[in-house]
Amino acid sequence: MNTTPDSDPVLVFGNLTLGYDRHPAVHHLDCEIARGALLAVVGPNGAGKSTLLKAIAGELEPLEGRYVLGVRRDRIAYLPQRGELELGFPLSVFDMVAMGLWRRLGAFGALGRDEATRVHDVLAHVGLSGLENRPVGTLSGGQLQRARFARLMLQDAELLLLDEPFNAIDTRTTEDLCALILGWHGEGRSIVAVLHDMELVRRTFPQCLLLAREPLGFGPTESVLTPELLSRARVLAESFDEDAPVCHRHEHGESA
Ligand SMILES: Nc1ncnc2c1ncn2[C@@H]1O[C@H](COP(=O)(O)OP(=O)(O)OP(=O)(O)O)[C@@H](O)[C@H]1O
Repeated sequence: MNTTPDSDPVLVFGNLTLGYDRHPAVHHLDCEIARGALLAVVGPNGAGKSTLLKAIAGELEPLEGRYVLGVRRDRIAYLPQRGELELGFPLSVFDMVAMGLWRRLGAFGALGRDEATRVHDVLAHVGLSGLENRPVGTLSGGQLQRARFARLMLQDAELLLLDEPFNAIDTRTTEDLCALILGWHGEGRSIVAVLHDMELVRRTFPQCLLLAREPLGFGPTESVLTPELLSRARVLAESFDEDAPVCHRHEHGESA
């Protein structure tokens, strides 16, 4: 595995084990993600990909090991898998997207004319002009994801964590949102995205982490998405043990 140390990493994982009720979902993750990386996290269902993003976002404490952030926590933006949360709230598209300014304005900060203009600008950028007053719950899946990306634009984060951002999204929207991600990457932001579409990963993401509870490959995408490693991930996925205890092998100096 390529673990060449980076002088200024955005994230460092040190023998990181994550899980629920002491049962690991990710274990023995040891690598460094360079600042400005455009990294895809791939692996079979149940491999621990969402769990990893959740932990980096601060929603899950490690069971063992650690991770170190190279950015302030409030400079991280986390886009969980498309949830029902937004759909359940009686929010307009404008208000939902304006929540991206929360860090700047504070919880009760008033939205001035400049901020309102910025909200309109990002809505135009994602192709949602004219839908400002629509209740979020009436948007199509693709429109909702565009709105969530518009909100991300306002968050102005240094590290973006995107969990299956193109899940159940049409090709046109996927292409548009992919272009936004590439733009963020071009601005020097670091991107970590969970993805299932291997062709899209090959085309767009220069770096990849292949997870199957344990890391199977990390580095340039072409060296990670090999038939051998993907097949190994599938085999491991067939024997995922939901009741496995935390394994202390690295701490005791044993080899993996
Ligand atoms: N809140 C939770 N409580 C208990 N177990 C959980 C919880 N969330 C996830 N898990 C378990 O952790 C393991 C890893 O799940 P995770 O969602 O991280 O996998 P994933 O790689 O993102 O899968 P998928 O591709 O299917 O979304 C699974 O066995 C899952 O059932």
